[in-house]
Amino acid sequence: MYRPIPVSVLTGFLGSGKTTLLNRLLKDPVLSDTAVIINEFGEVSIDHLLVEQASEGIIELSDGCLCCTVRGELVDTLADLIDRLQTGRIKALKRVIIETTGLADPAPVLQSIMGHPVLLQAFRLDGVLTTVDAINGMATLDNHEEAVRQVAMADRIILTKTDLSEAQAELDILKARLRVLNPGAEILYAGSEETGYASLFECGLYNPETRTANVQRWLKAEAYDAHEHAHHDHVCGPDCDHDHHHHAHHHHDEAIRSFSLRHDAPIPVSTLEMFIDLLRSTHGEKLLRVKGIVQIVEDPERPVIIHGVQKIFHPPARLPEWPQEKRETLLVMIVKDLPETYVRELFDAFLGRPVLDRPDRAAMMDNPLAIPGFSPKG
Ligand SMILES: Nc1nc2c(ncn2[C@@H]2O[C@H](COP(=O)(O)OP(=O)(O)OP(=O)(O)O)[C@@H](O)[C@H]2O)c(=O)[nH]1
Repeated sequence: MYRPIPVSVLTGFLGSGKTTLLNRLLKDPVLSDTAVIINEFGEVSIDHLLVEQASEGIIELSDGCLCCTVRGELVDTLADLIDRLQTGRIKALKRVIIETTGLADPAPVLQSIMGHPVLLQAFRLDGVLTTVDAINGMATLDNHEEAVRQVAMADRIILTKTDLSEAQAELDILKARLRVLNPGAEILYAGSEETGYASLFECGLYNPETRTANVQRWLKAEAYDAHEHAHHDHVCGPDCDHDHHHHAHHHHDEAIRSFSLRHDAPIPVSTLEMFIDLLRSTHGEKLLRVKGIVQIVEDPERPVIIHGVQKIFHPPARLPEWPQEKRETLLVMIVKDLPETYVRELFDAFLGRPVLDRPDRAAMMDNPLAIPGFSPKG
């Protein structure tokens, strides 16, 4: 059976160690038959692995990987890769890694795959890997919104240059800050033996070996729950005297919120669609990452998987059965400039769960003051 090729997106701020990590990873034979797409201006710096420069910007690495540098559209490059595979011009690929530029917003890269019907047949999104520099990470997050977004969208955060950082306390503060920005992403150390294939790849929903979905690992909902209680605590703690200027410089972080939504009864498909469509159409840009598993009324035995980045949502997929005993709808969201209460109240309203002092869905839909049959627009 044909299986979509997993795609990992490697992002991280300028100089944060993406290429160094990639170089190390590509030495692992497990990663042979990988195509690396460098979405980059300037030179490709994985030079010591290069053996041959093939045509049209595709470079063959010594260990059988392919590498190409994208200067145009990523979608075209991926489509070209499919074409080369199908026409036998390149051998079968096991994996694609896209390394973004340090200043890139990962959202459009994810959307190139999720929102493209043809690419979706050939590729599946595995995960977003974000490198964070242990020495400069704090200042980078203070000063660059792109870096904050890269962390907020990650499935795995890889701390680099920890070998240069002597102060464990500083590292702990950085980790705490990353945890607040993204409670679900595992934090790993670039230099560690454990930060290899097994910890960085296959972080998507499906386990290709067992052909099962690991929803728990993918959603990490309990991390969001624990985090909700601690959300407003300043990550440095009350006695912190570090010289990174405290609250004033965490303003990029302040805009980011992460939380989970739960519901223990099946939801009609139309309600789910309306909720997602409304969020998407009114606040799409603010949805950095939305993942979820939903029990629907029409087919409660087969949960629906939701995965969205901003306005683009992956076409909803059905799992053949519930991966866990508890059949519960669970959505996790990382949003920017969107109040959590707004999303919660909207969800409650769509589900018909009345909230104190708020209009429930019935009140929104059947306004007692409305004149039947009368529409203000005529
Ligand atoms: N000591 C140490 N140096 C590192 C580590 N990771 C990266 N570096 C160094 O940091 C510099 C930048 O690393 P790169 O891997 O080029 O970073 P990058 O994110 O690919 O950089 P851009 O492509 O410019 O965004 C290089 O000089 C690396 O040798 C690390 O874990 N430890």
